[in-house]
Amino acid sequence: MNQVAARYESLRRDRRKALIPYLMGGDPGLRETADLLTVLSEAGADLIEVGVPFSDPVADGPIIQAAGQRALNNGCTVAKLLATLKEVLPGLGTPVILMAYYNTLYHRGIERFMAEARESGVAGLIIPDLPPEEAGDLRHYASEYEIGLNFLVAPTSPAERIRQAAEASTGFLYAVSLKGVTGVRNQLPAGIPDFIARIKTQTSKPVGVGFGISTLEQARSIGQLADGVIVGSAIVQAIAEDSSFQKVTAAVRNLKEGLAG
Ligand SMILES: O=P(O)(O)OC[C@@H](O)[C@@H](O)c1c[nH]c2ccccc12
Repeated sequence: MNQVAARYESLRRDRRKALIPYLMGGDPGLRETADLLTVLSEAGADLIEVGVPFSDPVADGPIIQAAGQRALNNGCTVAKLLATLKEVLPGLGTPVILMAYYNTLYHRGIERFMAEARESGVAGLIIPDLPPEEAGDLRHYASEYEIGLNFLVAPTSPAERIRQAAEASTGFLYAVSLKGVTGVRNQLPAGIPDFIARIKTQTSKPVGVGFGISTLEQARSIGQLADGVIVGSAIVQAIAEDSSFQKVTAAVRNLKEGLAG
């Protein structure tokens, strides 16, 4: 069983839900990324999602786009990010999932990317622009190098697509809460309970929900329905606003409280 599935399994036994903060790799710099992984882990993250900065991030809203731009401007590359992860992940104790657009993998070579990700201690991947039916090669190498894959489903996904994505996911299924880009939103979409119930009829694998979650109350409502909560923009914003990382620590603790028993 891969590290992501194992973490969900141990949370399930304790009747707890996964808190999964997202940070942009290399934002504002790689030194900070290394420190932040420890900060997030110690603040209570159950899993951490790390974004690979990319020039054309189609699913990212303004906050995460700006973070990616800062990372690229400060010289972050795939190779440098993987090297930083390789230094930190072995001692971290919190599994890390990389979020990369397909182009990043394609450009580097799928097999090479998988081999390097494994070398760096990465537990799983999220490739938001790769549908499961086009992921044959990727699934082959992910299995060879023991990297977990987590596919996305959206409220518009038909049952058959949900089933396919769940079947291909070896960690958890990422339920995108809404149609649109990442970003903080005041209210959760009204259709979420139905959407998650629909997913649960298709799979027994863990389901994590992301997009538009930033408050304790929002995390609590999602925690009552699904197995994990992914928080991106609110975390990236807290990092950008306070270089001593106290804001981001407080944000993680607060969300964690929303998920407490
Ligand atoms: O920022 P939000 O709305 O809290 O959503 C999580 C999200 O940021 C993170 O999972 C993510 C960042 N970039 C993505 C691209 C596609 C899918 C997911 C992501």
